[in-house]
Amino acid sequence: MEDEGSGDRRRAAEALVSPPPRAKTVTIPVARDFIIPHAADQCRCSGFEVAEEGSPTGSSALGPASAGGGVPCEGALQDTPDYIRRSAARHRVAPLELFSSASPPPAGLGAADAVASSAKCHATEGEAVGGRQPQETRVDKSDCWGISEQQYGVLLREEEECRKLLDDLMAENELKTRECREAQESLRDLRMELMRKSMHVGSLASAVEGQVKEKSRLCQLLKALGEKFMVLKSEHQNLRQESLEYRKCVLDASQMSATIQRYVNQYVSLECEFKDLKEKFNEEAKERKDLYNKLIELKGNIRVFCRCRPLNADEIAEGASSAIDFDLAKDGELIVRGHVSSKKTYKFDSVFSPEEGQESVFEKTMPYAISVLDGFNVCIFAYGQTGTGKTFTMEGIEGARGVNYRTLEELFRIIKEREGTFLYEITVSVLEVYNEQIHDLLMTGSQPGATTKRLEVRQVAEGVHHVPGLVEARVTNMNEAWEVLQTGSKARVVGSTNANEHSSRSHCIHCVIVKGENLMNGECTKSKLWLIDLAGSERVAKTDAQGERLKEAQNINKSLSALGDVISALATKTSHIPFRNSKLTHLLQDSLSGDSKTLMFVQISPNENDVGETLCSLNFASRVRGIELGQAKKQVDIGELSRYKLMVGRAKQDSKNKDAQIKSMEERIQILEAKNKTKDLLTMNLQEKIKELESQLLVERKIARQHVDNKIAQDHLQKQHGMKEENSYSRSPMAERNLNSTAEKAAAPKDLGGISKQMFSDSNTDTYSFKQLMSLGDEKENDPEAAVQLPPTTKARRVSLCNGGAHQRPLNPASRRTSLIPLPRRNSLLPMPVAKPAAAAAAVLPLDKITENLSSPPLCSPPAVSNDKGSRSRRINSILRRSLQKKVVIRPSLAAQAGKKAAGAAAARGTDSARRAARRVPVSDGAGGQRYSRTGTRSGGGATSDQNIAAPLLLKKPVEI
Ligand SMILES: Nc1ncnc2c1ncn2[C@@H]1O[C@H](COP(=O)(O)OP(=O)(O)OP(=O)(O)O)[C@@H](O)[C@H]1O
Repeated sequence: MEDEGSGDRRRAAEALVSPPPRAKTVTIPVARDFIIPHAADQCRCSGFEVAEEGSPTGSSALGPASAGGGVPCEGALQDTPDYIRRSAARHRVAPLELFSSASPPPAGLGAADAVASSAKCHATEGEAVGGRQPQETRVDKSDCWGISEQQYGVLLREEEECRKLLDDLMAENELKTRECREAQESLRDLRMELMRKSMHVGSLASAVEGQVKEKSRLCQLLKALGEKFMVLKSEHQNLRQESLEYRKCVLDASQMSATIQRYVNQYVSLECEFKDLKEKFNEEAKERKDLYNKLIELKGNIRVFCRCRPLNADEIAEGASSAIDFDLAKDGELIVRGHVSSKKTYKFDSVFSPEEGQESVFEKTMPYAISVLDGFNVCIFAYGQTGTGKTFTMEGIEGARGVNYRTLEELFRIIKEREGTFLYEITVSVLEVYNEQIHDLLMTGSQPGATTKRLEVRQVAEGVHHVPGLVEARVTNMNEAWEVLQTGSKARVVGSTNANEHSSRSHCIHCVIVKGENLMNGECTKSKLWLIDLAGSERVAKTDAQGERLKEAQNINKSLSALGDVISALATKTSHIPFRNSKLTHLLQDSLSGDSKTLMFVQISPNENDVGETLCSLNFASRVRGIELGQAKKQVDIGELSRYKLMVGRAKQDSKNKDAQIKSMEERIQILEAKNKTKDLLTMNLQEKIKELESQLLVERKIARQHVDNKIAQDHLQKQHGMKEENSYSRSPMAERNLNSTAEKAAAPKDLGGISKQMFSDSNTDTYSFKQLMSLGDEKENDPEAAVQLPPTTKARRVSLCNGGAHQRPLNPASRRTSLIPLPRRNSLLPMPVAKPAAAAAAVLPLDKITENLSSPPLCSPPAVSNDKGSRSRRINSILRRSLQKKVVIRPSLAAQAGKKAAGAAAARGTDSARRAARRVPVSDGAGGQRYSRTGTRSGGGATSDQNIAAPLLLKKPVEI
């Protein structure tokens, strides 16, 4: 609609600017019923000029529509419903506009008013047309007059035509007016309707407006929701993304957890491994430490423990810091931060930080206590600058006892533990070295600082120094021991210095002597335990000591420097060690020169202001640690040792004497044994000889019998021919005997045994020794006459030997010499070529049978011998005697065998003495067998059965053999 309006206005403006090709004047009758303003507007807009000239028809001149190019107004008027529709449509489109711009004519306003307003309007338009007309005329006049005239004619025709047209139009106008009226009415209705509709539309519009508002609100809401949705969507998207990521993360996490689990497992296994390794390491470290300790022990080094005290309240108040670095230090190491950012590291056997208490210090000191009870000398001393805690370490304080107390406690604990296997005796001495003088602190009446009896160090034995006159208090339990130590400590000289309120002004020495006896093996030991709290070294200028304190400090420093000299000499292994330069070193000589286990506590201060003194102490301690004393020795108690030595000496002497006796006896035994051996040999020879002789005798007997038979035969023949040679034969007394008598056969050996027994066992009777017999035999053998010189008793016995005393016939040389058996020659002892069975048979023949046989002459004797009858009988007698003698000789050999048997039995028993006793059996004098053994055992009581058997067989005078 607006476009349409603006198009109309544009066309109207064009019509004004560009004049029509020719001027046209239209006269419209004035008389008109009414003018429809819209229609007029329409006409004007369409480029038609309406000229009201007051004509009744009210005709108006309208330009051709074609000329203006617009829609002819005429058509528009004719198409009223279309116009109304358009108008209605316009109103419908903008009903509110309609109401505002085209307000309905007020009620009561008639058609006349409408016409009037219309006329007014036309008048305005006329003026406008009139205004342009003179301008057009001026153009016509000046330019083309001729043309105007032609045009005028044309115009007149046109006027004519227009009049006609106007008439038509008037008629039509009337018609239209009617229609207009009708249309007005309908328009009114329509207006009413429109109004209603408008109202309805208004309500609808307000409703719509509400709806629109609602809609816009909803739209906004929707938009907001949309935005929210978008936000949520994006959030959702994000969350989804996140969830995906989380899922991925969860996956990763599970993977990671698996990895972690794996790592955890690995960690656990590694931890186990680590634990094992740690344990192994600890074991190795322990072993290494033990080995190191053993090495040190073997070397006999002085062990050094370093202890640092904590900063005291004053030092903390002054803001002093620690110069010792314990954090970086390894086990047994100590780092001192110097003044100039330099660090110095020291190594000791143990280092105790300020936090470590008395227990941990003693834990490492304890093995020394056990060493004392094992019989080793032990020396524990504390060294260091004044106020660094020497007394604290050694003595301690109430509630934190030091090494002294704990060591004694441990000693008594172990003593109790070893009760039954060891016996201990403990004595305690307390002394001090004050101003180079030794004082006994247990001396009655000794007060701190009071002058007591001066003591000196004396060497009592090689490597043993002692202080004679020192009180040694015997203690049996810890309470007593502690009481004694306390008594001594109380008597010690203590003074106040700038460095320490209770500074020790003397070297305090506790000496614990432990005498031990091993009840199992009787070993006795006497060991010493020195517990020494040295006085502290101090810089006199620093402590500002004066008077007595200065003197004390000088003496302390002097003795400590003497100790330093000794340490240096020991470290450099100098031949001369200046132990005697001070009382302290003199006292410590035993502990510092070997035979002892020595432990030194070097006490230091953590204060950075004391770093100079600390370094001095540490350097000193390092030198001490390097000293090798050699392995400590067990201290065997000398008193007991000498007693034992004496006993051993006596025992040795006794055993020497006994050995000498034994030796001499053994020599005698050896001699006797040698003699026995020779006798045995002789006996064997004789036995062999007897055998030979017996066999020879048998042969000779046979020969003799044969000879006798021959003789008998000869006698018989000679009887017949005259007994010429009857007296030439004399029968041997022995031949008279009945050789076949069995009773005699049996009695003969018995008698022989009885005789021999009687002969050798009867100590009161005068008997012949074997030698005599032998010599006799020999004599008789060599000198048959000697037999005559034998005493009658001997003869009688000899006879009894031959015939058992049954036939005692006086022996005379003649009868002997008339024996049929010839005496054997010397060489006849050699084995004879006789038949062995015969010889064997002869060997078993009894002695009486031999004599019997002797009566018969040998059957085939050698002619040289057999012819000499007297010598033959002598020979037989001699053989018989020797045979008897041999029998006798056999007895001692039997006794010797019995002795040997006893020796064998003794050897089997494995006892030397018994063997000796057994060996001595044959050599005893036979008088009851009294001297058989060295242990004094007599055969009568405790001798063995062999000895008992052998004893009666012994010769009374074996030595004479
Ligand atoms: N490890 C420690 N822990 C706690 N306090 C300590 C320790 N060491 C020493 N002290 C304290 O330091 C002070 C000095 O110690 P102590 O008297 O033992 O020194 P000292 O070396 O014996 O001195 P001096 O040589 O002058 O006799 C004491 O009060 C003691 O209690």
